[in-house]
This record gives sequence, C-alpha cells and structure tokens, in this order.
Amino acid sequence: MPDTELAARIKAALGAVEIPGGGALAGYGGLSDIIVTSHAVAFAISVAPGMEAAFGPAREAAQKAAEAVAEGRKVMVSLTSDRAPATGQAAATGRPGPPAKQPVPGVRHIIAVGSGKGGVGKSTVAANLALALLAEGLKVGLLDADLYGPSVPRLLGLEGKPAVREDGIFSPHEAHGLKAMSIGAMLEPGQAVVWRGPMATSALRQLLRETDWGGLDVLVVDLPPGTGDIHISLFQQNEVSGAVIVSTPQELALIDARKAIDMIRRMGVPLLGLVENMSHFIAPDTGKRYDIFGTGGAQRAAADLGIPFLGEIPLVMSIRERSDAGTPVMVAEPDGAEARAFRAIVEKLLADLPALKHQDDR
Ligand SMILES: Nc1ncnc2c1ncn2[C@@H]1O[C@H](COP(=O)(O)OP(=O)(O)OP(=O)(O)O)[C@@H](O)[C@H]1O
Repeated sequence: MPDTELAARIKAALGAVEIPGGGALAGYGGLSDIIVTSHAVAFAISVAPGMEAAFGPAREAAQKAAEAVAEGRKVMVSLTSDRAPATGQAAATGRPGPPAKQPVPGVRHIIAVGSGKGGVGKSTVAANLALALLAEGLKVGLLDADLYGPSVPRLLGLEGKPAVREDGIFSPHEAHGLKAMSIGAMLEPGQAVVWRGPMATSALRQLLRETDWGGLDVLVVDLPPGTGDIHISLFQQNEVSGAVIVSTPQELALIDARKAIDMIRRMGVPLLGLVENMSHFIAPDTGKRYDIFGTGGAQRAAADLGIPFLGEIPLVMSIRERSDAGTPVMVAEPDGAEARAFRAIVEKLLADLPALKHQDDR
C-alpha cells in the first residue's frame, strides 16, 4: 500500500482516540504529519506546557490505534510541549528545568562521538573505537544516531532491519562482536529531512530505550555532525559518561568542532578529548608520512580548549576501502598501524575513565 494511503488510514484510526477536553486526536491541531516508512510510522502530538501528563493516556491510545493498522511497522508517537516540565529542585523553586537524566536499561556507560561538521570520518572513528573497546574485553554496542547520514549499516555491513520482538522491543543487529542499531533502518533514502525536532528525538529515545542491549559495558553513540535536537535530547535525558570529538586538521573543521565542544560543555557532559582524523597521509608504497594539512592543528586546538588530545588517525586508503566493504580496519587488519592508532586512543580513554572497565560501579 502506498505510504500516503497508510498515513490516511492511521489518521482515520486516530479519530477514535479521545483527547483531554473532548474531541478526537485526528482533528486536533497539535497532531503532526504522519510519517510512514517501510519499517516505521512516526508522528508527534504537541501540547500546551503542563498538559503532558493529561495527554499521556491519549498518547498510549494513539500508539495502540496506529499499531493496529501499521502492518507490523514500528510505531513512534512523541508527546512534546513548548517548555520542559519542571522537575526536582527546579520544581521546588518554581523554575522550569530539564527532565531528570536516566540510565539506559542494559547499558552501563554511553560514550558519544560527535564532530563539528560532516564528512570528517566521525562514523568511521566511532565504529573503530567501538571495536577497539571490544578488543579490550568489554561488551560494546554501537548506536548510529546520525539521522542525516546514517553510515553504520555500510560500515558494519548490516543488512535488513532489526528484528522487533512481540513486546515491541528491538533485537539489535550483531556484527563483528558488536550489538548495533541504526536510525538508518527506520528511514527511507531521502526522508531524513522530514524527521525534525520531536520526531527525531522520539526515534532516538526509542532506539536507545526500546532495544534489548543485553548488558553492555559501553554503548558508543555516533551523533549527527554539529549540534541539534538529537544532541540535546541525548545529553539532557540520558546519563552520558563522556563525549569524543572528531576533527580533521583543517582550521575550518576545528572552528566547527569548537562549537560542538562548547555545547557539550554547556550540557555538563565530560569531554573525553579530541581525535584528529585524516591527520596525515601515509604513502602506500613507501610508508612515508606526508603532513598534507600541516601538523599539530588539532593538538593545539585541544590545548587551547583545555581538553585532552586523544590521538591522530592517518588518511589511508585501507580505512576507506575496509569501511566501504563493511569490515572496519580494526577487524580487517587488527595488527596494522591504523588499528594500533585506534587502540592507543582507547587506552587513553580507559585511563581517563577507568569506570568503563569496572563492572561493579553501578
Ligand atoms: N582516516 C581515514 N582515511 C581514509 N578515509 C577515511 C578516513 N576516515 C574516514 N574516511 C572516509 O571518509 C568518508 C567519510 O567518513 P564517515 O562517513 O566516517 O564521516 P562522517 O564524519 O561520519 O560523515 P557524516 O557526517 O556524513 O556521517 C568515508 O568514505 C570514509 O571511509
């Protein structure tokens, strides 16, 4: 059935969902467009501040009504208000504050990997760092939250969509020893642009919290480039142990990286450090190093910003070729120089965050 037809059927089903104050959800002005992909259905209900709890039952009823006609697709209904509800101390003082941070079930630590701009190799670094953590004997997952360019399926060679259990919980893909989920599995090519704001954050929440991670020591989250709704939602709603920023040596990328770093700082998430990717070129025939972009830019920037410099990854054809073939260099050439560079970064991370290794800290 064409997507628009299914969207119309879902809207019709929402005609039976009552909203507070009377009337049906289908005719409510705060109901967003209904997005239908081959695997998922998503829509948002936006309510006045303070009305979130009152709309809770309507949201649940909407979820059930949509599921009944969604032909097996995962249904994501988000409830949003213009202002975050007041909680904790903020509530006591009458001031609005962000919702409390929550641990993710089945996950001890989250490490977010971000970048100022796209195309700097953030996903490549995230996947190889996840594999280097795995090589340290940790149980590791990789969540691709890069809505605008999900690349984890290509990097890890994932095929098809993740299985959904009867209770609606995702069973993640398993690849190279990692548990992996990608927001890409929920999207049609070219559809990312419509998944803005509440819909994107709702997708992230469900991927995080409605996946059977099965007891991970660390979940590496590949963020979209820059700063946006996904970042705010991840950092505000979840306990994140730290963030790694990936940058290329070019100054422009570093300026963008500074913005991302400032934002992470403001959100109170520990900055684990900066990784310089594509830092220099190694000639495949002679093994000679060429500093094509100049040297030390990221290292100086890290020092200026007062965050650790975690290390540099060379620009090498094999990293690209291995990634495109679905077998990251950490798996394909575990003893090579590039894999050693990723392992060295992970050693620094573990030294700075020893709790990652200690299983009994929660
Ligand atoms: N060190 C490297 N050497 C060679 N090629 C690399 C290296 N790092 C990444 N690449 C290649 O650069 C391209 C972009 O990498 P990747 O998708 O990881 O970047 P990204 O920052 O996550 O991009 P986006 O923001 O679009 O998701 C890919 O083709 C990847 O294989």
